[in-house]
Amino acid sequence: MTSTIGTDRAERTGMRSEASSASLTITDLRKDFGGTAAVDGISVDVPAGSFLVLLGPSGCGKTTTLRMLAGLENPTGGEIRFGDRVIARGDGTALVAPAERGAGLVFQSYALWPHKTVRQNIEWPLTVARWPKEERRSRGDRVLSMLAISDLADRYPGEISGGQQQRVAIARMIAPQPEVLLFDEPLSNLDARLRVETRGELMRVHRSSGATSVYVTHDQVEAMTMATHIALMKDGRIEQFGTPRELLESPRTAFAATFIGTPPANIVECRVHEGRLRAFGVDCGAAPPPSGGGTVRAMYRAGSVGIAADASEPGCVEATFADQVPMADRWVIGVDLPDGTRMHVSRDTPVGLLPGDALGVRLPSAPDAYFDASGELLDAEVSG
Ligand SMILES: Nc1ncnc2c1ncn2[C@@H]1O[C@H](COP(=O)(O)OP(=O)(O)OP(=O)(O)O)[C@@H](O)[C@H]1O
Repeated sequence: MTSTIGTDRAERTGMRSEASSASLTITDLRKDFGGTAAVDGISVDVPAGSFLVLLGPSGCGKTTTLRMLAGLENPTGGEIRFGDRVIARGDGTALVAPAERGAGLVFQSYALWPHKTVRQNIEWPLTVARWPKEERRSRGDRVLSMLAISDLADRYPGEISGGQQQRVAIARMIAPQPEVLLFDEPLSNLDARLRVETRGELMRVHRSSGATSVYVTHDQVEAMTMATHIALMKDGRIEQFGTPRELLESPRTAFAATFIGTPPANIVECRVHEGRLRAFGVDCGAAPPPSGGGTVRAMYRAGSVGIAADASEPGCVEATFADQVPMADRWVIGVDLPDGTRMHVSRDTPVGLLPGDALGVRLPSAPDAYFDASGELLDAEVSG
């Protein structure tokens, strides 16, 4: 009886049983606000069950993209598909209402009903969808237990902590068994420890629900730890799309290289002179072809760069010590180059210097990668 009702409802609303989910295909999606493109033609295709992170700096179009998936904004161009269902088209030939999409959304503000208990909040979307009382109750029990908040069921939102409120918001989102879970910076109001804990919980929810998740954040650590796929965005476009590992190991642009990684890679602007790269009076290796002139951006990973106590050592760039941070069993040393660029150097031991002290930065005989003046990867072989 229950499963028949569930199946009927699933067919009507696009909701599903706990085990199924939909792939997500976004094709040339656009959103203009008053002639300005907030989202400027993005395309992404991920299989069912993926955890897609939309990552990028403030204003790059992440939230607008998520709002189009949720149905809170209509696209001005392109298409969105959940599985083989067209959810929205920019030309207006298809537009599925938000409640019919089979998508659940969690914002950074939890927006719980203050006058309803935790259980009533969680069961609310099921009441709206006219689930029978008994089914609502058993689904409520199930998600309360999934999020480990069963003992809070009879409390009001004002009687529980911020982290617990966030779990209630997540429980409420997954209660109607959406095929697609949409998260807009859901952890940004939590303190550092709770963020890590709730991150783990979110991953468990994602896996056990089997849904496809889309998660917006500007925090690359969050993206690297949670994503199966990352769409790194900048100025309304996708700068690079791939697995966390691909973005980390093979950045396609200088922006990607400096946005991803702990610490991220360093970029040094080099002049091309007689087939060689030079920066701050130091030779930085052979210039990649075509090496007629102009500038090349050389990428150095933090572990590729060394530090010399004597700033005047031949081949060293004179720099200024800024700070040092322990990271796992290494130290990340921050140094400022003569043009003010902050560089990160990773090494086994800390340095005995004070901020503002002089030191030398020893670059390897060749960079780890090159980018052209506009930041695009030069696929030339790196040589010293
Ligand atoms: N309703 C709106 N009307 C006009 N412009 C808007 C509207 N919503 C967003 N924008 C603009 O679109 C661009 C993208 O905004 P969006 O909120 O999608 O960025 P974001 O990457 O999510 O940023 P953040 O991380 O700060 O939330 C911004 O320049 C923003 O000012």
